Amino acid sequence: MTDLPGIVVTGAAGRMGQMLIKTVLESDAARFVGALERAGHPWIGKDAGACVGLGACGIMVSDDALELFARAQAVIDFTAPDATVGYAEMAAQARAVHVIGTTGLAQAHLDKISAAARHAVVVRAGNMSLGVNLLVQLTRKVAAALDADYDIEVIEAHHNRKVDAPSGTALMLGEAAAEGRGVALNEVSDRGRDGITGARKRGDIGFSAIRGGDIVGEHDVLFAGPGERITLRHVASDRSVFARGALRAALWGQAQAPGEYDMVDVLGLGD
Ligand SMILES: NC(=O)C1=CN([C@@H]2O[C@H](COP(=O)(O)OP(=O)(O)OC[C@H]3O[C@@H](n4cnc5c(N)ncnc54)[C@H](OP(=O)(O)O)[C@@H]3O)[C@@H](O)[C@H]2O)C=CC1
Ligand SMILES: O=C(O)C1=N[C@H](C(=O)O)C[C@H](O)C1
Repeated sequence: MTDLPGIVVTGAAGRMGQMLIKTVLESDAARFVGALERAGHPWIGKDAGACVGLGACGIMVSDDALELFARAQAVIDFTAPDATVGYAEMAAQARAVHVIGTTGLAQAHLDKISAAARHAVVVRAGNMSLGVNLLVQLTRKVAAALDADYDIEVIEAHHNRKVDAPSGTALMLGEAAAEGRGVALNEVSDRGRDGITGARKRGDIGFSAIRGGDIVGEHDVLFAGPGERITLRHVASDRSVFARGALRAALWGQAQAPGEYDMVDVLGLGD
């Protein structure tokens, strides 16, 4: 079965890295060929399967990204913005599909990822689950059907280790709502209310972030209108939904031309 696509997982010891290693090891559609961690990490040189609580798999955790990427058909990367930009360049050099789940990317990071995508396939989404990508489509439709009498608020909740806000998913949902309304999100986005804020501005799209405990990821899009409220909600109760989506993207990407794609492309959810 050596012709199955070989997958490297970055950020191997992270919450998502561990889930991804398990998902790839348990898949019969892909081969697990490498696990990457930072130089000096205690897992370097140890068996990746054993590290994530499965049996030994014969693949040792490595800190040599170039060597691993050269042997991969896809790199699945849920790490941090600066790391992801570096991996994008290396994955493009190796012509490996780069699946990016990392959130908190600034425009400068996105520009570098777009440059890499001229040479290789990049699939990037702030949320790789089927449910959230369906919710994005629904949000666009509901926002298009309602006028600005309906105030739009995106509310997200995550575990206490999350470092970025609003979440990547909240931004996807906000973008979809703005698209549905035919406005630019950066012109109507209202984040971080505190103090005497004044009344809510008609047409704004508000964001609120809750951080606590071990919440995997919860997102509500609230449409609050005169005399009624509509809430679209997604609750992730297990990180495997993100890992399964990412693996699906890595396999789908094998047949695509170089360029930037998202999970709507992978899942065929576009209109
Ligand atoms: N798109 C999606 O569906 C999802 C996206 N995410 C996103 O994935 C990312 C990771 O989340 P999570 O697994 O919870 O985070 P963790 O903090 O648990 O893991 C992050 C991993 O990345 C590594 N890392 C961080 N910075 C660097 C760097 N500069 N160079 C090399 N390695 C680095 C960390 O290594 P070290 O410990 O040594 O710092 C760690 O192994 C976040 O951006 C999160 O928002 C999460 C879930 C779903
Ligand atoms: O950091 C997380 O955990 C998650 N991050 C993604 C995001 O920023 O939306 C996806 C998911 O909600 C979990």
